[in-house]
Amino acid sequence: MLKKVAILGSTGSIGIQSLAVCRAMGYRITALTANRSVDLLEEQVRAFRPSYAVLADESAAQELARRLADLPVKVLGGEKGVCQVAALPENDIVLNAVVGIAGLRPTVAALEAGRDLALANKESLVAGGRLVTDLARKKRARILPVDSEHSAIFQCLGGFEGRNPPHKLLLTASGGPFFGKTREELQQVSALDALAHPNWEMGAKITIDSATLMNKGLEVIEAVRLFGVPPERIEIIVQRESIIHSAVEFADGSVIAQMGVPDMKIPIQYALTYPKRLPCEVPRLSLTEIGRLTFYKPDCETFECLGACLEAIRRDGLYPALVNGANEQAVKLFLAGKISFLQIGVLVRRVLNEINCAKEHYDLEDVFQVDRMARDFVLREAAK
Ligand SMILES: NC(=O)C1=CN([C@@H]2O[C@H](COP(=O)(O)OP(=O)(O)OC[C@H]3O[C@@H](n4cnc5c(N)ncnc54)[C@H](OP(=O)(O)O)[C@@H]3O)[C@@H](O)[C@H]2O)C=CC1
Ligand SMILES: CC(=O)[C@@H](O)[C@H](O)COP(=O)(O)O
Ligand SMILES: [Mn+2]
Repeated sequence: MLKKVAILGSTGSIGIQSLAVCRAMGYRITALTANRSVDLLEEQVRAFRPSYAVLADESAAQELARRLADLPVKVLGGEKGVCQVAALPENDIVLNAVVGIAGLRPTVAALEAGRDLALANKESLVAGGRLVTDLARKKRARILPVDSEHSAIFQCLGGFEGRNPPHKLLLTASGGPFFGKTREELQQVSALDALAHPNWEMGAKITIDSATLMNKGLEVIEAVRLFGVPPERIEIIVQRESIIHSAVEFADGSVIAQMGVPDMKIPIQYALTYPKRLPCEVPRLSLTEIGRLTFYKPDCETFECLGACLEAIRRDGLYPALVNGANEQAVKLFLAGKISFLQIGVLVRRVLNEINCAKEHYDLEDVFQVDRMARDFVLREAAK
């Protein structure tokens, strides 16, 4: 079937690769969205001819509308516009590749409308927690993981049809550009150093998260939500080459791993074509060329963000939203040259130690309130 796909965050790293996959599959694009990348979104609209184009930034949306006046495309603005196109009844699937908690309302909008969701935006699942998974269940909408590790686990489990529950998840990590470094050595690292990921080309925010190991912490939380496995049965394994994308251990001790070249087109395509596997435009994996795969334990003490995320998911509830919000703000400050690399971890750890957000029953507005509290905390502390 030639699917109809909405791509949220189409101007980013995942968004651009998703469009390439959709073109190769011959899928129709219903809507494209971004924040304020007017030039690239205009180019994408002219190439893919969606019915809707949205910019979250209202004034950028006005500029886009002016530029696209010659085309039969509806141009919308604001977060409302993004949510509106996420919920279109004609969407067979919505691919959410927005970065950060800005993806949460669109995730909710797509699921509320009963649309299947190919989810790259891990922050919406981390911060929204059970609100997101419960909604998907209630609306019978499926969440198809795009994040490479979660796609790997999903594949090892046999997709939604898998018969055997996992005994344990083996979540792999590259270790990032600073693998093996001491805190002393990390004191002077720059944003440029942190942006040099050894294996993956990605947007700036997730690349910094990989360098701090926050990304792995977010991914543990994402795995708990997607696969219902408690955090103590998720082992993080540093797999330096990013060839094994993750693995599952079953009751009999058998371990099934998913491998491939580190190219996001594979998990993006699998989320869109599931349960089919179709040819994909990526280089083939040659294990003999790679020669050897290396494995290590992660260093949760040097990389404080990871320890903080594990603590947050053990506490559960709104704590994952708290560390996520603190991290988003801290990464912004680091990229702007306002705080050091190590301060990201210090602030994420401190927000957890100093803000109590224990609450058994919570709703979406509580999540956004905790997110704001975390950001304010980081801004206040960084300004001291
Ligand atoms: N890149 C990767 O390989 C992987 C990414 N992911 C996850 O996928 C998501 C996207 O990552 P990535 O593609 O790297 O990110 P990018 O920064 O490259 O792209 C982000 C996209 O989101 C849009 N956006 C930013 N802010 C807002 C906002 N406030 N409202 C609406 N749209 C917004 C951007 O628009 P604009 O261009 O206008 O700023 C852009 O289209 C993240 O959650 C990341 O963790 C997961 C696994 C791998
Ligand atoms: C491609 C992908 O899924 C990223 O999340 C990747 O895993 C980042 O690499 P790290 O393992 O270094 O966090
Ligand atoms: Mn990942």
